[in-house]
Amino acid sequence: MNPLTAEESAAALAKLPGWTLRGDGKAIARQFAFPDFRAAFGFMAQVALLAEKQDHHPEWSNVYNKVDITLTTHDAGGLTQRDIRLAAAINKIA
Ligand SMILES: C[C@H](O)[C@H](O)[C@H]1CNC2=NC(N)=NC(=O)C2=N1
Repeated sequence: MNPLTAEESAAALAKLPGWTLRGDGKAIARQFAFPDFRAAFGFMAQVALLAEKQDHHPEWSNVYNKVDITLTTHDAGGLTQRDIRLAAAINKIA
């Protein structure tokens, strides 16, 4: 899958509340905050299932109630429609 152009990335981002484009334009990121660790980890479990379903996997980290997610397509070396699709699905369950 080809990386998105800068214009395509901007258009996609406009429909993805909370996500920002990384400086190099090759990834998008968002931080999610929850009441506690249990809620954060429950969210991560749901995202893990989504990732397996879409065969597209996040770069992420967790500190107590916060989950930081970065999406990029390693195979393409940049941002693709696969990242946009996963981000939209993540927003739905957050
Ligand atoms: C073989 C497998 O389908 C690929 O390696 C998939 C798996 N998950 C992936 N996830 C992400 N974020 N980028 C990829 O390029 C990618 N490739």
